[in-house]
Amino acid sequence: MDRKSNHSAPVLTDPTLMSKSRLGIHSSLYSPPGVVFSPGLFITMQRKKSIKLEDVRSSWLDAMKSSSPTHRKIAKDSGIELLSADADAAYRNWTLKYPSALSAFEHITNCAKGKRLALFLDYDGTLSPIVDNPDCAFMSNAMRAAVRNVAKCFPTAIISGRSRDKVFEFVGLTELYYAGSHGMDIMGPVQSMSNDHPNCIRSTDKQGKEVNLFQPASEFLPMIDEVFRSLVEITKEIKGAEVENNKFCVSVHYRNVDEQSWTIIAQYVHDILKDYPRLRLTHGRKVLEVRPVLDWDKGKAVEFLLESLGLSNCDDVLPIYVGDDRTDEDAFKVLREGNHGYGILVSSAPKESAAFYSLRDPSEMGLVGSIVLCLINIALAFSLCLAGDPFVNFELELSYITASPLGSPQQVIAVNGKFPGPTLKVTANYNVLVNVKNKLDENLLITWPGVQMRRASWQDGVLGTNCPIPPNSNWTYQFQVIDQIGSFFYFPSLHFQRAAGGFGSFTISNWNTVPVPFNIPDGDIEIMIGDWYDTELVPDGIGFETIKVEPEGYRCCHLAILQFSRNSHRPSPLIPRMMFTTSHSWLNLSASGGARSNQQGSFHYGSINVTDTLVLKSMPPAEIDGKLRPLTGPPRMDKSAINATYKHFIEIILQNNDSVVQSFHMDGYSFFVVGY
Ligand SMILES: O=P(O)(O)OC[C@H]1O[C@H](O[C@H]2O[C@H](CO)[C@@H](O)[C@H](O)[C@H]2O)[C@H](O)[C@@H](O)[C@@H]1O
Repeated sequence: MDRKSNHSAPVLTDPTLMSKSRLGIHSSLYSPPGVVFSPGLFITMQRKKSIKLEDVRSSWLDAMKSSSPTHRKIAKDSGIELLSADADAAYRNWTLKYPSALSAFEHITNCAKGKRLALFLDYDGTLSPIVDNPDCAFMSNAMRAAVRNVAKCFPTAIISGRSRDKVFEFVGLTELYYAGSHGMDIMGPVQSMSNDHPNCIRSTDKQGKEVNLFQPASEFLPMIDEVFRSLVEITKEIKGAEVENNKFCVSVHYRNVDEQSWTIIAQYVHDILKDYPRLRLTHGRKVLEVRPVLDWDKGKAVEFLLESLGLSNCDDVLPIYVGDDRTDEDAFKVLREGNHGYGILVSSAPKESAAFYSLRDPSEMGLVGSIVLCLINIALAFSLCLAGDPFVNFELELSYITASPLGSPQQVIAVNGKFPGPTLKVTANYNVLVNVKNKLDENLLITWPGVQMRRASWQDGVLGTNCPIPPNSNWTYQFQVIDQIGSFFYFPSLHFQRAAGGFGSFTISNWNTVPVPFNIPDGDIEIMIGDWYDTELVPDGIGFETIKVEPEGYRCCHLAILQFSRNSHRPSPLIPRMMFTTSHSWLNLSASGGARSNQQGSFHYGSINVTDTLVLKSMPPAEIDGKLRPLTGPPRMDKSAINATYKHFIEIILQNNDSVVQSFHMDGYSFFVVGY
């Protein structure tokens, strides 16, 4: 491969020196830096000023430094990036311009209605967290499952700077399309259009399926190999430097190089590139990327794939691109300028972007991170688009704050910094996604009493069906509130957390189109009534509010003490008390499995025919096989399933024979209390 040594600044090469005959590819693909393309792909030169070598080097160094923001602290041991308070405020401000794709999800879902989605994903920093060793950038199983699920719903492609083979090795999903080397190596579906495309050949994938292979830079292979070897050689003495061969481009990593040596790296890469005017340099996350001077990038790859999939120029197609890097901006631009689809920028720090939405770095939220959640949303949104039931997304963060429910300050559990927590308002049949972040110092589960967890009873947020959410982790509950109009609430089900807060209202309204048998109320006022515990009496002189419960009406305030009108006494000392007695019985109706507005059905209490009486006894735990196990009677072999007949009434007696307070939980579906 010929090398030119008469150019001091390879990034400013005159494209007229290059010709199709020398590289064997269509001249419209050449795009030397400093050169802009008209919409018709004709090259127009910007020859405004001559740029000095020093300027080029120093701009490289600036770019290298800016790819490693200094305002973030890295918790070395955990690998988690912590945002300082200022940076956090700046980030929140930035999300006004680039809203979180999770909070804007309803909007995205509405735009997706009636459209066909096409999803494009970057790999490093998007599907896998950024790690020191590029060979260890593995994606989590949760991420893989999420990607597999979206790929089942609609065409999904990964477009990466890595070699296509390497990305496939990491991802291992045959359901996807892969584009490596920043889109210069695309394995896509066989389409008549692609057959006609220059640099496109028919091939077979690893499963023997016929595919189209598009490699517009194939002529550069020997040159890239040569440069790769030179770069390996020249950087071998620099501790931490790593050169990665990405087939049609080369990455020079300086993440593990002492910052003092970054200038040397820049100098070495510069020295090599000056002999290769047909190669250019772009910047990634602590990586210098050497690639052919072609007008081909991730944006072009998106357009190519849409075309190959028969999805280009269609009003009913909504492409979504998720990426974190500067090279992903080309794809964001294509979507923005084409005025269709959305770019979602993954970033923990504010930066200018052509994306519409943002998502926080996957490394911040651990294994099941924001990207996984976003992909789950997208997959569900697709079923939603088919089924017509909207999605609604909530973020709940539970943490401790100091509040004075009874006048004196004490630690309470807040939800999103508020006590009581925010009201979750949804409409019947909505698919509800609630991402719960546990910022407490103990395990957490959130339960939704009274809400039927249709086909999702294990999401009920109680021990036994749900694993607890460990501190500093999150879990996303997903359930559909089918035909359940009413006022509900959520609370933490573990230990005595519910006595310290962490609760809020959950209201399910009817669809506007579905009539309710009463006048439309002027508004909703949520009143949560419960016991509260304080070690002291309510001291004299503290300002507590009283709600008079009288037929004529009530008044409401944020936090209040309830006092019945015929009771003139001051509120008594409040002690912890569960809504539970040691023997508690009720009649239980299994209502229709289908959706009905009056799920209890109608019945006459006196004529209820109780078919079964069950006594559930809790006993002190007994030692079985060396372990303490909770019991519901003397240790014996028994079956744990309760048999009940559809639409029958059963009586359940709950008995607590333990020395500690217990609560019983009837999980799930169509159980209705009809008396107690
Ligand atoms: O387009 P992408 O899929 O985002 O690939 C861009 C580059 O990603 C990789 O480097 C980045 O991730 C590494 C592993 O986390 C990290 O160590 C490095 O600092 C990042 O720049 C990949 O190794 C490069 O070849 C890609 O060009």
